[in-house]
Amino acid sequence: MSDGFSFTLEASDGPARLGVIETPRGKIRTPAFMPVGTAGTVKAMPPDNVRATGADIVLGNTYHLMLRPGAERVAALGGLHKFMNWPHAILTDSGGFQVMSLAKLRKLTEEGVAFQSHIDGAPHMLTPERSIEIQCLLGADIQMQLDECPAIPIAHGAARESMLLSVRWAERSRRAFEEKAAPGQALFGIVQGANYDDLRRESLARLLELDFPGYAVGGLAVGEGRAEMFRVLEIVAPEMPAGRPRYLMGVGKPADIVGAVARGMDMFDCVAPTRSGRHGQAWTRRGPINIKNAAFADDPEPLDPSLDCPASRDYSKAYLHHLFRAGEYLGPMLLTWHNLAYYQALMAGMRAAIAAGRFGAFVARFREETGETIL
Ligand SMILES: CNc1nc2cc(C(=O)NN)ccc2[nH]1
Repeated sequence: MSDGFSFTLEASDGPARLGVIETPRGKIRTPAFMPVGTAGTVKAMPPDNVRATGADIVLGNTYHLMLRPGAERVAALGGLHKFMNWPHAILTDSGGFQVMSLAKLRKLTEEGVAFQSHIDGAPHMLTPERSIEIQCLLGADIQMQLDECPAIPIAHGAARESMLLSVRWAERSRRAFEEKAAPGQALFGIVQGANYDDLRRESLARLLELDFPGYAVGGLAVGEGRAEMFRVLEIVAPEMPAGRPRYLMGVGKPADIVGAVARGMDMFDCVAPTRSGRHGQAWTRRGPINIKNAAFADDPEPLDPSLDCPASRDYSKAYLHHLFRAGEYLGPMLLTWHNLAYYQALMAGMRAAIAAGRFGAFVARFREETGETIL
């Protein structure tokens, strides 16, 4: 137990792992799915409902929160947990990925990334040190180093330069974290290297020398496709320390997560359940459906009565279809709620299967029910 943050590997079933992360703000059961709470809210969800779906931890985006309402303002108001009324664990990303995908006029140098806010054009500079300062002002229990997540395809030489920059930023992030962090907070390193096996191995080896309490695999789910993502995981995961949590950033759809758990990953975050829910997509045991489809106009059945979630159990598909056709706010709210409950039930099912040594049977049933082949 290192001052309030610890990880315990409880069981394995092949590469799949069952574990618990202890933080000062509670336990995180792994494999874990982290709902994305971008601007200090899991969109359309009151935090008590997020908790009731089974979430132990949510993700906050540093890029969004630093621009609005501002990290210093959140700190002055008691920190992000108090601000968003979420007393459980929070992981914040470094902001790097979103600066590159959302900000205007970005200039990347050894120092960091200079950019203009996509909201009001104001100039900002994100360095490893400033990112840690922001994450500490927010009060995040798990923080991420600033890194560069290169777009693919990328040549080997450029990918190595990018990966080495991220390693240098890992060192700077770690030093800043040691100065600023509170007891019990943890900083994770991020493995980069695009889809080059040698660069992925070199990135991990260099990060292991810095000895982080957890390691993320970044730079995936950026268009490489599921098979290539799994191939990179098969290279990297077996070389990651068994006694530290492994976080696959930005992943994913249910089949991505099941396949990544089967390859040794522990933590996940993705906007899929919340964003797709707002647009009418509901994830079910038999795969996704779009509730706006006319086929559901007269369907009296709920989305999934076996889920202990009002949105999944207490409303007919016909009613949900009507809400979306009528543009009613309740539609996106209920589908978001259901999707998060489905995702948490998927995670709970995998945890139970690994505990019982039945993960292979879980995967086989998931394939059968959803028709997903590549896992
Ligand atoms: C949706 N795909 C996706 N890939 C991601 C990669 C990163 C990353 O490498 N951060 N350092 C972060 C978020 C991501 N989301």
